[in-house]
Amino acid sequence: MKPYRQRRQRKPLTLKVKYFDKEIPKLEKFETGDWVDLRAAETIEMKQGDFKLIPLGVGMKLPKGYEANIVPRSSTFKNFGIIQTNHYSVIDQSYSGNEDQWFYPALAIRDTVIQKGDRICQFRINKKMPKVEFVTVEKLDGINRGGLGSTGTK
Ligand SMILES: O=c1ccn([C@H]2C[C@H](O)[C@@H](COP(=O)(O)OP(=O)(O)OP(=O)(O)O)O2)c(=O)[nH]1
Repeated sequence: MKPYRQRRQRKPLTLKVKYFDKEIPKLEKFETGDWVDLRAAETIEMKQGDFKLIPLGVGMKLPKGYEANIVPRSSTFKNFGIIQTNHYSVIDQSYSGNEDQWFYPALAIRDTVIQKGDRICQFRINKKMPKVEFVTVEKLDGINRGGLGSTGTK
């Protein structure tokens, strides 16, 4: 019998990646669970208050039943002065056409320059929400919580 560690190893999920730019480094072949950094595929100059969809140079066919989610790196605001305007990106499984490049929606809080190849955000895949059914009811039978902040701050 195989040692325990080997028995537990599962076949990795396959993510098909199209690179829209030849100069951007390719993703590592295998990732073992950490969020994966993504890079700006263009040099972007922004003035304070500018909004820009920054191309990330990749498009992917995700495994069936999965979506991808993008958030900033912790250092992104410190390094570049940009905020992700949708806060948490949802990349649908259907976003997999040949021109469906991922982008990062950014608002500049100060004048800034992001160089092509800079790692500005990170992504992971997540299981899609299961199929749900909405049923209209007259009453909810939980206990009222008493409004936002009702548990105090300490
Ligand atoms: O930060 C993001 C958010 C979305 N997308 C892509 C993938 C996603 O599947 C598609 C549509 O995103 P979403 O459904 O959030 O946009 P929408 O404003 O609801 O537009 P749509 O009518 O295209 O659904 O855009 C990105 O590349 N980056």
